[in-house]
Amino acid sequence: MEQSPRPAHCLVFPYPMQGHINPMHQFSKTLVSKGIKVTLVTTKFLSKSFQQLSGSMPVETISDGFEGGYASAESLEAYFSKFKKIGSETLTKLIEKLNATGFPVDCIVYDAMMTWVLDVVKSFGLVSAIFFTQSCAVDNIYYHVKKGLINVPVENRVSLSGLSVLEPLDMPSFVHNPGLYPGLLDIMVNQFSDIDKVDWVLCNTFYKLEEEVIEWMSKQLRLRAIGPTILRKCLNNQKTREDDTDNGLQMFKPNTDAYMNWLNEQQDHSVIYVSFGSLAELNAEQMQELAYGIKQSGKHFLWVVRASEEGKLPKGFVEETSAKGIVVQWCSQMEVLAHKALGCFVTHCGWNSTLEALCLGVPMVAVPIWTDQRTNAKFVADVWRMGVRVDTDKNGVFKGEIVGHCIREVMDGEKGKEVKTTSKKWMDMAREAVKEGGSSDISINEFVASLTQHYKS
Ligand SMILES: O=c1ccn([C@@H]2O[C@H](COP(=O)(O)OP(=O)(O)O[C@H]3O[C@H](CO)[C@@H](O)[C@H](O)[C@H]3O)[C@@H](O)[C@H]2O)c(=O)[nH]1
Repeated sequence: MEQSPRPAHCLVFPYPMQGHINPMHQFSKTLVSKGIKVTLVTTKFLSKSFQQLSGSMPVETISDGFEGGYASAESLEAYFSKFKKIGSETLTKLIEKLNATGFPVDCIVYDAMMTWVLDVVKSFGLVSAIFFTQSCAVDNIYYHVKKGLINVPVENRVSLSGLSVLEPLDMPSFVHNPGLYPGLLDIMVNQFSDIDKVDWVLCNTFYKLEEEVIEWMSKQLRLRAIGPTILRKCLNNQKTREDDTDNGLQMFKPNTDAYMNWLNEQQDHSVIYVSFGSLAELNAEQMQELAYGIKQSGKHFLWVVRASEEGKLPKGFVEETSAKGIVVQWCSQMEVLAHKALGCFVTHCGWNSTLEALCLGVPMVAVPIWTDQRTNAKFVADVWRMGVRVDTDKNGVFKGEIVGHCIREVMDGEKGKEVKTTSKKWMDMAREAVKEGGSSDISINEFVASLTQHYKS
């Protein structure tokens, strides 16, 4: 058969949220480096909040049916239901447009939270690849719920295939304490609807990190561990500043000069970096506890408090602590984690933050708030031994004093020594997985080869 001169064309469609866009954007860059044409898809509303749209690949928009995005929907259920309807229609139109303009689409890599995309993929006869932005362990737990193998709410210790024993507080919050967010539990569990009809199941993890659970899940599904999908340049110890344009789909603007100048003045491994990702909202009391813990640790700190959260900072905190640290609204996290001044990362354990710290060998103080963060924190502290975990209750409430204690433990204590050694070990293994010939690289190559075969046939 004669070979067509065009490369295979993949649409990559993350759920419109920073923590989902980042890993799928980085994965897209890897696909491009392997000869695939990628078009990123996002919602019209979200595209307006990106700091820049031009980057290494084209971005197209579809509609979720809401002028004001998620915030203008009356409920989560209403958002998802309209997104499904309008999203299906506008995604269909986008594919028709691309097909007519000489860039026919061959495959859609779509976020597992939007299972409805599969119907659109099937209607065009394209290759489908579902992308999980959370750990394989967490996916495994939702899979068990979907198959009726565990009942929600989980109130006792459980032992699941492919996983070690987990306490209820180690489970994703929706599984242990679904009360507040029953809609979210449905969404997470429904990631596995029609999973048997999907061509590829891609998971942002790597083989050695989650060996047993990946083995087990691979027996149920055509699952491939293709991660960690993070800014590659950082893995090669190269500076990331020039890569900022490539990391361009950022919803918030970092004031890079201010904190980089400050970091440059600090001693090696002396600074704690505190960030709870793009979504977590602490109440004023918890913000106060966290501020207390940071202050009480006595360490120099760089703390990210998003603009929407700033009002909850204790009065006078920034001024009182200005000799010790700085508070910024957003930063280029990979660049910060890669800085030699970094000593540890006080994190909510969002999966991207966890993987980013892991890839840069930065020990963690895990303060999980909700969703998958508890399971991640359990693994960070007890399985991978890359950090210590701050106790949080059923509702994610923690004590500042414990945060301070855990920071000192990682920065100064005996435990810190062990954690630093194991963090370095995991860093090396993550880099092995993504380099040429590594386990994730092989999986990605397999996926890429299947696309090329598809469009040729
Ligand atoms: O100042 C900052 C703070 C964060 N980030 C980036 O923002 C992303 C945050 O992602 P993550 O750590 O996963 O946290 P969330 O934004 O909270 O992500 C949501 O989505 C993740 C993937 O599904 C889940 O694991 C989390 O629990 C969920 O809250 C990371 O890539 C960070 O590098 C920055 O670039 N600058």
